[in-house]
Amino acid sequence: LEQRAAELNKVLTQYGHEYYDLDAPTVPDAIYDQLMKELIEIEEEYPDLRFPDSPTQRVGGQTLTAFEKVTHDHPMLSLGDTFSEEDVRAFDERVRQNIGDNFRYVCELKIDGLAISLKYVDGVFVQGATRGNGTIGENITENLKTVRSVPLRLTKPVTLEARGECYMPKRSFNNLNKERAEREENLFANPRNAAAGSLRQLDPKIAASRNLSTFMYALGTNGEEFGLTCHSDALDFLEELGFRSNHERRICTSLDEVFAYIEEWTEKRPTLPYEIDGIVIKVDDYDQQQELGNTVKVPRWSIAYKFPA
Ligand SMILES: COc1nc2nc(N)nc(N)c2nc1C
Repeated sequence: LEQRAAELNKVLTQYGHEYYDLDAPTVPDAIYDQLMKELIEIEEEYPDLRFPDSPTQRVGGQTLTAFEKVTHDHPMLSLGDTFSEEDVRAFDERVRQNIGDNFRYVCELKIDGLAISLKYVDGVFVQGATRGNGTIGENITENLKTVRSVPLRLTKPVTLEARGECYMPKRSFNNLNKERAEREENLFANPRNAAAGSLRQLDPKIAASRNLSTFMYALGTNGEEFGLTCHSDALDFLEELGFRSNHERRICTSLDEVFAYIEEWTEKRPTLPYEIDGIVIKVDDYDQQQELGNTVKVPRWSIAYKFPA
């Protein structure tokens, strides 16, 4: 039976990957559902056969009565906002006054979702949480287990915290609101609210049905324990471990390149399959981030440029 469970685990993970990640299923849904049902039954009867990375975790477990609170090891800061070119120039000026001219930025798309924290012990997903007030968030592990792009097990048995954004792709948002309109239910105003609403459901099966995704953009620490020296290396490291991180990021060594990036994505924004509400500009080197430091709420080494509403 243990062998059967391991075999089902393997084949369902493969089928799931083909269906959800490659959009190219090789077996009909009925077969997939029947095999999943068999594995759920085995795990129900023999709980010690339920491995942490079992594909059954993706369908959502029991409904919770409430979300527990979790205190973040390191505060989850938000971002200072800027709305104009001169605001960005002023930010750049402050950076130069502080650390001189020898630095580079990383520019990224500002994903319009919900900030999340994902914790792993020896490579296994153990806790997912919302930002909450930055210090205390809600434990939404069961819901985040149903989000396909959240790895249940990393490619390396490392212990770390990853931070990023959970979002609902535009297509899923439109389909969800179409279904709700047919059922004469109230519609979600935008994908961000839909993602937040989905993750706040106590029944994980609802989150499982909402086709949420993630882009991870930071480690909880400065990655020293992994020999990382800058933010862009951390993004590559996160991808090696199995996280999704956004590929549109760009190293910028001058403000002109930053403005060119902002210009480019102001134009291309409607073509993206997910919502962004701005661009995030970050000093790349960790030592320089440390030098610049943080205020109580926001980093001094990063700023968000928000698109005009
Ligand atoms: C350093 O803090 C942050 N970095 C970010 N990066 C991207 N790309 N998108 C975000 N939404 C974001 N949000 C925060 C708080």
